[in-house]
Amino acid sequence: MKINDQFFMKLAIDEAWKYQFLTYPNPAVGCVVVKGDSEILSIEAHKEAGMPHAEVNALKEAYLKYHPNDLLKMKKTSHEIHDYLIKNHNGFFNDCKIYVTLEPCNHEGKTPACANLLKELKPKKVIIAHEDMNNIARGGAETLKGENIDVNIGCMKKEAYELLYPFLKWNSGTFIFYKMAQTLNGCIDGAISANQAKAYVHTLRDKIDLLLIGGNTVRTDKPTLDARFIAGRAPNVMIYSKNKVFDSNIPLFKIPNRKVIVSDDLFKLLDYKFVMVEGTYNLLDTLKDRLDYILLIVNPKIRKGVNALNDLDINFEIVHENYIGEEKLLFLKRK
Ligand SMILES: NC(=O)C1=CN([C@@H]2O[C@H](COP(=O)(O)OP(=O)(O)OC[C@H]3O[C@@H](n4cnc5c(N)ncnc54)[C@H](OP(=O)(O)O)[C@@H]3O)[C@@H](O)[C@H]2O)C=CC1
Ligand SMILES: Nc1c(N[C@@H]2O[C@H](COP(=O)(O)O)[C@@H](O)[C@H]2O)[nH]c(=O)[nH]c1=O
Repeated sequence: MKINDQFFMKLAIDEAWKYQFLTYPNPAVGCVVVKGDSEILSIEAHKEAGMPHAEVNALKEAYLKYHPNDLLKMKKTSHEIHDYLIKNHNGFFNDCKIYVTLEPCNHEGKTPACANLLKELKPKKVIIAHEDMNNIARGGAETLKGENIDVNIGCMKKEAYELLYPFLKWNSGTFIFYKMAQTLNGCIDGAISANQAKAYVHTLRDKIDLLLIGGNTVRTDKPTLDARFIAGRAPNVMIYSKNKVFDSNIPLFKIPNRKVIVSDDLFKLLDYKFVMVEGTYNLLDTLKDRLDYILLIVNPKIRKGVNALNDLDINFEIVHENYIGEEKLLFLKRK
């Protein structure tokens, strides 16, 4: 493997994917700081909307590597970290290369502009995978070039586009992803995921605008569909069904402050920006032309159980793969 720009950018992209969907409504972004030619000082990501951007987290961790101190360590907000680094950097970043998956933001939003911080710290080079297409935030590269900082755009652009894709859809309409858990041999019935994967699914439930589930699943599984593993917010639910009546004792109907709609109109999904479907092969057959991504959570066990019985024939591209605990996460897109 060559230690080149692509190598460092891949680290930034992989780090960002760990927080994919969790940054909603913000994009998932990763950043790596390299001192000299190849000393990796930090690999960081944006973790949640309102929290520091990837660049800020990465610059903070990079600085701490050489200057460990509790004062900076304890600073959690972007404003505090910006102020500290601008006052104390003393040229530390001048021989550093900054790899960032998205063009540094150029505007003051919930957090101050990353381009401004980088402008002050004057790194040797900023390598950007994908330009920012958001009219409010774009222009960071020009700001840096204006300060004679070397800027390169387009390293691993296709991979960075896949990372950015949910954000682009949130901004232009609806992003729909399909979550399905299975065993290694494809069983989808009963308990499948371990607690860590369940907690991850609950973290996703906490973020989305709407959870779609099939009518048969509601009758069979009698699910709760909340975010109890992380003490999070239970999402609003749409049950896709031709029936109007469900047993009101099913736990999902008992959750306070949640809306449940029962509908056979899939156009309703377009009223929401961020939709997760929890389903398997029946519902997949119905929705296959409307999905942006599929998130497959594979538990490493083989057992007897229910498998795909439908007449489905779909080819996928693996956009990203990752682990949650022992389980494999596959982010898939239809070819
Ligand atoms: N491992 C996992 O991650 C998951 C496992 N499961 C399991 O998988 C099994 C199969 O689930 P899944 O494949 O998601 O789908 P479902 O078995 O829930 O079936 C899809 C449902 O969609 C509704 N539907 C179908 N066509 C229409 C239509 N034209 N108009 C309105 N409603 C329609 C029907 O509801 P109705 O009959 O009410 O009209 C139907 O029952 C479940 O029994 C569950 O146990 C489910 C989710 C996740
Ligand atoms: N069994 C299973 C899943 N099943 C999904 O979760 C629903 C149950 O949710 P709740 O009642 O809130 O626990 C169930 O109806 C189905 O949609 N999902 C997973 O990630 N992993 C699993 O092992």
